[in-house]
Formats: sequence, C-alpha cells, structure tokens
Amino acid sequence: MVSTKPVTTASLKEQKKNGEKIVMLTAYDYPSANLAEEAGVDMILVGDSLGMVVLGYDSTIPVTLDDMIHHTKAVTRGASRAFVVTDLPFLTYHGTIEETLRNAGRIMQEGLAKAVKIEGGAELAPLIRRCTQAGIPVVGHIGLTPQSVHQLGGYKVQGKTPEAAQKLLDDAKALEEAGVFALVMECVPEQLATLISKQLSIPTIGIGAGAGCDGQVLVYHDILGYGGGHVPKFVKRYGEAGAIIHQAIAQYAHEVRNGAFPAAEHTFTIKEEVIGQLYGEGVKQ
Ligand SMILES: Nc1nc(=O)c2c([nH]1)NC[C@@H]1CN(c3ccc(C(=O)N[C@@H](CCC(=O)O)C(=O)O)cc3)CN21
Ligand SMILES: CC(C)C(=O)C(=O)O
Ligand SMILES: [Mg+2]
Repeated sequence: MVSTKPVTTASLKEQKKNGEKIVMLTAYDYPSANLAEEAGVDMILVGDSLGMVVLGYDSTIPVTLDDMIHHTKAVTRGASRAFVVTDLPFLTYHGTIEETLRNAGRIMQEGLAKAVKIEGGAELAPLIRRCTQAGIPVVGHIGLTPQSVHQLGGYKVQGKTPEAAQKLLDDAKALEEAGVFALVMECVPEQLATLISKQLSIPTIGIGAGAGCDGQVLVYHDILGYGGGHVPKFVKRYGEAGAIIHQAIAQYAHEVRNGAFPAAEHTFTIKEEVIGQLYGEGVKQ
C-alpha cells in the first residue's frame, strides 16, 4: 500500500533509518508527473537531463534557468505527494551567493519545487550553508556530474583510482556537513557508493551506483523505452512506450489515408433539413 502522506526531507531520512528504499524518477511535464505520482514514487527530479531527453540537445549544458522553471511549473501541478527536486542548470550557482540564492529562489517561488540539486563536491559547502540558512533544501550530486562533461572527457564511471575514490568520500562527507539533505551519486562503483552510503546519515540516491545506495533514480524515458539517443548501461527498461507510440501513430496515419478515420462516432452532425435548406439556397459545395 502506497502512503498518501506528502514526502518530506524528514520522512526521507526516516526511510533511510528504517532501511526502506527511496524511489526517485525524473519527470519533465504534467502527465509524466501525474503518472509518477500515481505509481507511488517518493521523489520526482526535474533533471536538467530534460535538455537531452525532451529538448534534443546533446548535453545538459545549453539548458537555462528559465527552461528549468517552465518544466518545474508543469511537474509541480501534477504532483502533490511526491517531493519535487529541480536541478540548478549549468552556471547558475557559480557566481555570487546572492545570484545563486536568487536562482534557487526562482525555482522554488515560480516553479514551486521543494528543493534544488547542485553538482559538485566540498567546494560548494559555503553555498549550501547559505541556501539551507535561507530555507532552501539542497540535494548534492557527485561522481559523474554531466554539467562538467567536457572536463571529465565523457560520461564515464568516476572514483576508480584510490585518490578519486578518497575524494568522492571526502566530498560526500563535506556535503553532508554543509547541510545537503540527500546526495545523488552517479556512475560510481558499487563498493564505493555502498561505503559512502554507510558513512552518511542522509539518504544517498544512486544512478549507476549499485544496490547499496538508500534509493535509486533513473530517467523517465529510459525506463519506459521512450526516446532515442544513447541509453546508459545502468538503465533497466520496464516498458516499450516508444514502440507502442510508434505503432499508434502509424495506424492513425494509415487510417487517415484509407478513410477509416474519422468514423461516425468521431463526427458531429446537424439535422438533415438544416443542411437541406442550405443546399436548396444554393450554398457552394
Ligand atoms: N537519457 C538520459 N539518461 C540519463 O541517465 C542521463 C541523460 N540522458 N543525460 C544526462 C545524464 C548523462 N548520463 C549518462 C550518459 C551516458 C553514460 C554512459 O554512456 N556511460 C557508459 C559508461 C562508460 C564507462 O564505462 O566509464 C555506459 O556504457 O553506460 C552515462 C551517464 C546520465 N544522464
Ligand atoms: C540523472 C539525474 C541524476 C540528473 O541529474 C538528471 O536527470 O538531470
Ligand atoms: Mg541533472
């Protein structure tokens, strides 16, 4: 039985304490948020992956704050129980703290998200403190951070060397200490993500980080088999929505062309005498 109580930062922490896995899924619009909510996900992420998944860019870098607000508005109209988190996009949290607060504030005031997510490690600690002091809940994101793809040299697994693994552990602890209420770990080896999850008291949410995290997140279109592009190895497909949609559109096109659509039940009529009168008056056909 899926609970109907709204998810909160406190209930998420409780889930970790009780060993109940946290389910997070991205959504980018009203119908996807509705479906995610009805299916009982705990958290919805309005990810900047929307740039690649629904806007057709080849990275998350072109995504703007206005794009994120636009999609967040649609998602929050479709979700009431699930906890909605929105990504701060590329370069919207690297200026002054005042600018960052204004940007995060717009996500919450205009988009009505309950929290923001930012990519990066210990260097973000002062910023996170200021956000949480201002009442803005923050989710951290370490490991593969797609906004740095051109520095990382591609979408690759992170934390494989002893130094890189130690840095991820140090970053995770620094982010917890700075006040993030949850931490996303992307493309991190399972043993390392498990160790980090055990050492933190806040929930960890993995994507390509193995089964030892406190929760999992995946991209909506990836689990549904809906959408083109490269699908990462960590994705499991739970549906074939793309194939279903393709088949339906092809059938529609076929029936328009052969006249099977529209049929009588899709058609409006008026009384014969009304149209007869018009014909009688010589209406042009
Ligand atoms: N549709 C979609 N799903 C995602 O999960 C996703 C996006 N888009 N866009 C933003 C980021 C980019 N992500 C990605 C993209 C590619 C790989 C990838 O190809 N990884 C390699 C692993 C390479 C290695 O072994 O180091 C793979 O084979 O999966 C991983 C994460 C995750 N995010
Ligand atoms: C893949 C998840 C963690 C994300 O940041 C996104 O969807 O943008
Ligand atoms: Mg993202």
